[in-house]
Amino acid sequence: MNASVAIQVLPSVQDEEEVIRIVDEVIDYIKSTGLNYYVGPCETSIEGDYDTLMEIVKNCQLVAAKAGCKAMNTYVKISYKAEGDVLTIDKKVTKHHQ
Ligand SMILES: Cc1ncc(C[n+]2csc(CCO)c2C)c(N)n1
Repeated sequence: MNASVAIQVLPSVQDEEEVIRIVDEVIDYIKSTGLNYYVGPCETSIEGDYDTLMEIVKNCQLVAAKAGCKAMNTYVKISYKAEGDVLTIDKKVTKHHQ
């Protein structure tokens, strides 16, 4: 696992329910990739191979657009390790769960 990303899609729409609907579509897409992911209140984290993750990041905008979102801003954070593995999502968050 040489990379993980955190992706926050912010649809440029007024209605909160519409934001939720579009983000749900993006999360459903992320789920469909079969990679391990973690949904948080502000962003979704995914872990996997770097090239695969970059493709997924690219597709998230296309999925939102297909769901009817004409404009959005997306913020992406990347953890990458050239040799060896990045810390897993599990190792980073599980011990903090209440
Ligand atoms: C990719 C991505 N994942 C999570 C959020 C945060 N978020 C915004 S609305 C909502 C509820 C969806 O049912 C969640 C979890 C985001 N903005 N973009």
